[in-house]
Amino acid sequence: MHYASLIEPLLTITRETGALIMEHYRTGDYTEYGKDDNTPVTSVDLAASDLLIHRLTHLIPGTPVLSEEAIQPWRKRRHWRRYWLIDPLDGTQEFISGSGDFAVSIALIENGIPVLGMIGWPTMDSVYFAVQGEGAFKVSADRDEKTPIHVRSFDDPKHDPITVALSRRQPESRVLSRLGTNRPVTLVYTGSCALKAALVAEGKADVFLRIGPTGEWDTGAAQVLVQEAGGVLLDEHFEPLTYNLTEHVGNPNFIVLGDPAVAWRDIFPKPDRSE
Ligand SMILES: Nc1ncnc2c1ncn2[C@@H]1O[C@H](COP(=O)(O)O)[C@@H](OP(=O)(O)O)[C@H]1O
Ligand SMILES: [Mg+2]
Repeated sequence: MHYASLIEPLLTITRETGALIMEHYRTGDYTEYGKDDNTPVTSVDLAASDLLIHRLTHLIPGTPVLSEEAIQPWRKRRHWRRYWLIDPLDGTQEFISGSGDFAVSIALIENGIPVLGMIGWPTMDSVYFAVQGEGAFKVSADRDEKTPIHVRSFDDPKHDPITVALSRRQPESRVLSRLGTNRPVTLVYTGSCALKAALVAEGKADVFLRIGPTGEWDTGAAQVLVQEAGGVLLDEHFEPLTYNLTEHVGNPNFIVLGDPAVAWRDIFPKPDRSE
């Protein structure tokens, strides 16, 4: 399949979903519910999910969609070779709180590997995307220009300060206590896992360590984007994440790394397996 030909229609779909989300964000016209995992979901997550499933199903007929808000049973999913993996609204708590840090995240997975990723940031009117082997790009509000993005290259990989992206919703000590260096760090707080990964991809942050529960939809698009921008997204033991390999759709703790010249394994030493 020629993935690059999907980019233009996907940009339209991502913006359309972003516009739907923004309409409710501005008016506050939505309903909030609690999920089994004690995180919130809103009527907007569900509407965005329905819209994306409809559009993506038409984009590649016969290719199923796995949405955070519509998880299909394992007996069906286990046979999937190619599928869309989506988080219609990544950062629901940020949407509710009004911070503006929420994203539309769309990945195409082929044989367990994310091969295309698109992340829309509706409040910024910008979209990030990447196709495996074809680089990572950002389209800003002016819409026409696709600007290549790259992780930040350190002037001095051994000593330069490190910019760490952190969730607004987690105690910073959870990540900072893992630091195995006395180097100066700058902290950037952003909601949504996809957006924190995008910040690493465009060089506004150097690393993002996520400790705590997330789902495969939080990393699918981010993984291709970061990889194509020169970085990596791995589990906290520096091993690849898997997609649709088991019934469980949760991720292990993971880390997004920028400049490969930096000794990240010393800076964030692997935790004991028993931890
Ligand atoms: N208790 C929990 N269980 C599962 N996923 C959780 C979770 N708490 C946070 N997450 C994941 O972390 C994302 C938010 O990231 P951040 O904290 O960096 O803003 C959530 O995205 P959603 O808003 O799409 O559910 C969700 O996927
Ligand atoms: Mg979501």
